[in-house]
Amino acid sequence: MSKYSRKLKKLIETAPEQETAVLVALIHQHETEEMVSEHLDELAFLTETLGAKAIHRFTQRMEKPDPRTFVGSGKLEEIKAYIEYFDADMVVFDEDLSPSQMKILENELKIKVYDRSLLILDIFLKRAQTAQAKTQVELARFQYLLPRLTRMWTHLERQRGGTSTRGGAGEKEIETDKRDIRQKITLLKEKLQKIEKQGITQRKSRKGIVRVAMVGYTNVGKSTLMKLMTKADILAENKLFATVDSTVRKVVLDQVPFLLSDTVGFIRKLPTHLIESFKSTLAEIEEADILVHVVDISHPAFEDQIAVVNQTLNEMGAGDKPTIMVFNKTDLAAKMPSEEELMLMSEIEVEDASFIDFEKLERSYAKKSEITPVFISAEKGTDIDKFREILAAEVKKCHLKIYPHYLEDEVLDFSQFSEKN
Ligand SMILES: Nc1nc2c(ncn2[C@@H]2O[C@H](COP(=O)(O)OP(=O)(O)OP(=O)(O)O)[C@@H](O)[C@H]2O)c(=O)[nH]1
Ligand SMILES: [Mg+2]
Repeated sequence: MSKYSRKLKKLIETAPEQETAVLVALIHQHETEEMVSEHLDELAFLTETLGAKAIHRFTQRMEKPDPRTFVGSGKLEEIKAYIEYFDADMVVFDEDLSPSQMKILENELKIKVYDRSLLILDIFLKRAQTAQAKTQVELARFQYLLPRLTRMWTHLERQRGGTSTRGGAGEKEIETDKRDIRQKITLLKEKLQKIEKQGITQRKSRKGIVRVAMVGYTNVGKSTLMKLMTKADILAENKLFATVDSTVRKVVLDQVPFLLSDTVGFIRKLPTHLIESFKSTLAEIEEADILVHVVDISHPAFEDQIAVVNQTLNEMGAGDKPTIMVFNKTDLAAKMPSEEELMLMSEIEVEDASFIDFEKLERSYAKKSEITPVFISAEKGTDIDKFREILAAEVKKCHLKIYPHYLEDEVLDFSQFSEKN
């Protein structure tokens, strides 16, 4: 065997195998199996974003989670047997677990136990780029982990930090780690305060220019649209939470300049700690004059996603800003065929396709807001001009409020505004 192939063999042998995960959800009284199955699709996607593969799903119809073990004892035995047989690496619960549930489940199942919040926090940790986002996530994660610190997590955290715990962590190590974490939380809070101060100054320097924020559920195409509008090099990926940091760029439409910001996507049950520590990132939304609410129209649950976004915006106090509804990914959605087209289709074809009535949707959203909704494909560039037109008109309206004499003054010096965050 040559030196090269020996090296290659070693590489293959030591390559880490993809971790496997088992997903668990309850079906509550008001929920249908389909609804929970959709939630589990999302949980599988989140698990995948973290780098693990979901290999099985367990559901149980139950009103309230068991206070000790989340699922019932019979179900727990079933999960345990599956994990042992298939040698799964982690188990992910679609709801949040109490500190004691987490401890009990970890003792019973003997693998990494994730709940929804911890999963999202770990994804954010992996994706954060800027010092601010990193500090925010780290703070939120430590705050969440502190009361939940178990043997397993102490062990994993120490691995992450490069200190090993030989033969597993004991109660003493857990106590030491808790003290360390408390100290880290204090330091992170101080660090964040400093960064936020700079942010406030930076945002103040942008006074006098219209600000537009892109909002929406995660993975709907906000960054793709941002890229299209600014030709900037922005990461857009088929992963949940590709964007965790907000990016701000200057755009000029119809000679009117404005700032456009791409923001972190929303999701059902976003951990409260995360919202709390992302406040300054979310300030881009709070301080915006106009919101662009991007929707993935090809997603089967797009209406639920709109509701989650609206609810989050309301909670932030940004629910009544002028909003342009942008229905994206029209290339993937099946448009309602005309009567003639319908006649030519077979019954099976009609039943199989889940058509979306764009016109009905347009009418219903036109009723809710004065701004006409738009249907685009950011990926294919379809109908982007329509979006540009509507956005330019809205920006102009706001711009005239700031500079009533703008048309007479003509050229303004906008070079002072920073283009990059
Ligand atoms: N087919 C199709 N795919 C699209 C369209 N717009 C975006 N995508 C894809 O959807 C995925 C998500 O796009 P992003 O732009 O990263 O979405 P995002 O809203 O910024 O997502 P987060 O930052 O994770 O919240 C990527 O794989 C894009 O290529 C579209 O109009 N049509
Ligand atoms: Mg993005």
